[in-house]
Amino acid sequence: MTSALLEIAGLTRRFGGLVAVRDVAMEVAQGSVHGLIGPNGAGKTTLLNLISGHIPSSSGRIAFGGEEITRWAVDRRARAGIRRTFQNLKLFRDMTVLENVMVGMHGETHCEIWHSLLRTRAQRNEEAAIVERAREALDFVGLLHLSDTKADELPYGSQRLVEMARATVARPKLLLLDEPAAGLNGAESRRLVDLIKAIRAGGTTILLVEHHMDVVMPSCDCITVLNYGQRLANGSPAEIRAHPEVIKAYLGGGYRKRRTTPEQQQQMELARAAS
Ligand SMILES: Nc1ncnc2c1ncn2[C@@H]1O[C@H](COP(=O)(O)OP(=O)(O)OP(=O)(O)O)[C@@H](O)[C@H]1O
Repeated sequence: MTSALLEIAGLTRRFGGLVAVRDVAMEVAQGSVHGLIGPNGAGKTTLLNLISGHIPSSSGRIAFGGEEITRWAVDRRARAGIRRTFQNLKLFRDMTVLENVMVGMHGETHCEIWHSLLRTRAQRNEEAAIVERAREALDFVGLLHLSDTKADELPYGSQRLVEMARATVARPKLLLLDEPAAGLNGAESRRLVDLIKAIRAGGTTILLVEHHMDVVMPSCDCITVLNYGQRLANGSPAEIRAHPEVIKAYLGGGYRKRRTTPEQQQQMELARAAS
């Protein structure tokens, strides 16, 4: 039996009178790709934000690798091995692709500030190692040849890959992906499925929030369905596809297969104009 890397119990998050996540229990098995699906507003991004530590919970408990992390800050969770991507791209537009990926090594450095000020050998070695790791991560997503290009000069689909390289460069234990297929075309989505499988093969467990079933179904070992902030179902892709309540609430046509937010649309148009 596989052990759980992430364990969530009784997790609730209120925004004023609205309960965005209500008493959710969930386990993500070590080494799995776990999908989190549900209609718009079901609480998926809120749950991801609670796991990454970007927002605090109202009540409940989160354990990672057997250790309670419910009150840990974002940086501490990142150092422990939880990394993420965002629904809307958060790249540094004026920095190169390589520099954007190097940012993902923040928190992994060991030299004290005086090493940087004096440009010691230790600091130069550490910087060289970070550049090498960033180049490896870019090679992994197929963008090494674009290392020196400014991030905002890339097409939108490639910018999403840069974000993926930045999230994986520190070799996280748990990778949280928030709608990575948003704005991608069919061929790019198929490559994304391969990439998700390759990241998992490298030893990273993945929690995937996604509306595109052509990405979710072939990638995931297990899927949890949220509806109105509550867990509606949990099971294998085949079980979820056949679940009557899930079909009624979501898969029966209530979801949009290809979906972009206005912000993603704007980012795509900017990328198109620049490339
Ligand atoms: N910061 C916030 N303040 C107030 N309400 C919020 C906040 N963040 C989310 N919500 C509300 O919580 C509910 C769940 O939102 P959330 O973004 O988690 O849903 P989602 O399942 O990710 O939706 P989508 O698929 O559209 O991205 C929604 O009703 C949303 O309006």
